[in-house]
Amino acid sequence: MTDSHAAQHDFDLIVIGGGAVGENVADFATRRGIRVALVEEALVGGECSYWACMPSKALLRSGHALRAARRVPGAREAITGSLDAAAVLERRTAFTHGWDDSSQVEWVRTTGIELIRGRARLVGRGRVEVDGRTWTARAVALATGSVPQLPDIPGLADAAPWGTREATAAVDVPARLVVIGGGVAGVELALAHASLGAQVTLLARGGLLGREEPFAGELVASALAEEGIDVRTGTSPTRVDRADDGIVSVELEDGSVLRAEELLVAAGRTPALHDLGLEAVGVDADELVVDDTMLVAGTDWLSAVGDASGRMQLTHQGKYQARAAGEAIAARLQGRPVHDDSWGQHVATADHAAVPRVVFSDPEVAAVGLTEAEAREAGLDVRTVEEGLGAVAGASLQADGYEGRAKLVVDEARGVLVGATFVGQDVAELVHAATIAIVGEVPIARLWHAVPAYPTMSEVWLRLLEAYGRPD
Ligand SMILES: Cc1cc2nc3c(=O)[nH]c(=O)nc-3n(C[C@H](O)[C@H](O)[C@H](O)COP(=O)(O)OP(=O)(O)OC[C@H]3O[C@@H](n4cnc5c(N)ncnc54)[C@H](O)[C@@H]3O)c2cc1C
Ligand SMILES: NC(=O)c1ccc[n+]([C@@H]2O[C@H](COP(=O)([O-])OP(=O)(O)OC[C@H]3O[C@@H](n4cnc5c(N)ncnc54)[C@H](O)[C@@H]3O)[C@@H](O)[C@H]2O)c1
Repeated sequence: MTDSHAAQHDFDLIVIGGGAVGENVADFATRRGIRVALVEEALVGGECSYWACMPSKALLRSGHALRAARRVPGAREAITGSLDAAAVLERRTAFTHGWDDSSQVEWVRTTGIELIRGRARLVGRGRVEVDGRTWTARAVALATGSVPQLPDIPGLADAAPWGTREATAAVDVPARLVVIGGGVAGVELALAHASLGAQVTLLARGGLLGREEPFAGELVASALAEEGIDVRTGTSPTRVDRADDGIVSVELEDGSVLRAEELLVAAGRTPALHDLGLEAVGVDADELVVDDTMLVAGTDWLSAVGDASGRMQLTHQGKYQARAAGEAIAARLQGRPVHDDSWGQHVATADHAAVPRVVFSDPEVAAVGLTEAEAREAGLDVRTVEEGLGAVAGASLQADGYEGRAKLVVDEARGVLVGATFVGQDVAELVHAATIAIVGEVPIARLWHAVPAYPTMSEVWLRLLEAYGRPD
């Protein structure tokens, strides 16, 4: 990146997209003393703050608390009513600050990052046009997020379906809701709306949560069914219509028809890379790939981070990439060495080995690294161990009749953990221990010395290690 000098440009770095990931690229680059502009066309804070992570978790939390109380005698008897949907929606709205980004804008201002409002487009190397004005920079980072996919189902596009934005920002709970998609968003939002009183049907063309260990989707499916959700796996809609009275009809492969006030599509997302002018800089939006410093292949000035990078679509992982990319961009611009060795300062190595994922359903699913199937597909010689969580003292105290399961995937050649999955109430906090074990490549023999406190749910680690056996 030696083409030009800082003074000839408006900025050193322009970050396109002011979601959680763009904010972090800008922040970490600014901390190194380079001049950064952040371009945002909508709300600073992006999808996660206003239409995804935060509102969906706020919608789910009250139902989790109520069910947890019902599972504990003494607390159960103190429950005098049902969930107050209006209060839950109000709490959700508080978490989105009423879809007002002034506090995030204030944060940008205090960091010294220049905020440019408007839609950005690349018009050449280091040239970014926003609403008719062209800004220049020595480097550009794309943090434009992702856009929802609409399955090609006859009638669907004309039936005004909800996307995840409408489901997380809902002002009323529909009486009946059909959800298309058995992935993370479909499962979480089906449960959220069912807890709030909707009669929900969840349609999944495979099983639920197909990217996780099979027992995760199975345990979640039976819990959702117990919660009154009509879970239909192995099915896809064949036609959708919305009648004049507003009711949506969803025809299934077997000819049956579901009717509902709303239909939510949660069928995956793709990187938001189109209409960005990538062709002007010789990059094919459909073929964009990044290296581990998040630099776009074939360029030395353009990075892509977060959902836009085409890697995983998770806020925490995008922010991790952003910390590395922000620092790497600054190092390049300042002529300092870029540490792009595995696990180095400027790379997102964990993307390949240790991505933590939590599905905030009830039971929760918390996993990191490879599933057994992924590990075998990668050619690893793995051994797995599985244990029920209900027999662990900490879990049995957490809830009467606690049901849950945990699994470790061990790479036998290296004697280290490569994957872990926990399913059960309140397991989300268990996964970070596994993340540390994977990233630190902690030998199984050493894990025997990591003593979980009694009586916590972490004692499941002990059960799993005992099942695996103590290496000689
Ligand atoms: C329902 C739902 C729930 C989720 N829950 C979780 C969760 O609990 N935990 C988790 O880790 N992840 C969750 N995710 C995923 C998470 O929301 C995304 O991974 C995260 O938002 C990606 O951040 P980002 O900054 O890359 O993109 P975004 O948050 O989408 O931000 C991109 C920003 O770029 C702006 N932009 C785009 N193009 C332009 C342009 N040309 N010019 C100017 N601005 C532009 C957009 O307006 C947007 O503000 C969830 C997703 C969904 C759909
Ligand atoms: N707790 C979290 O971290 C969280 C929560 C929600 C979303 N997210 C992220 O947001 C992204 C998007 O979530 P998502 O659930 O939409 O994506 P996903 O890829 O997890 O699931 C999409 C689901 O839709 C199904 N599908 C696709 N086309 C279909 C069709 N025609 N008919 C029926 N089913 C169809 C797929 O089989 C899959 O099960 C995910 O990558 C996820 O990482 C994360």
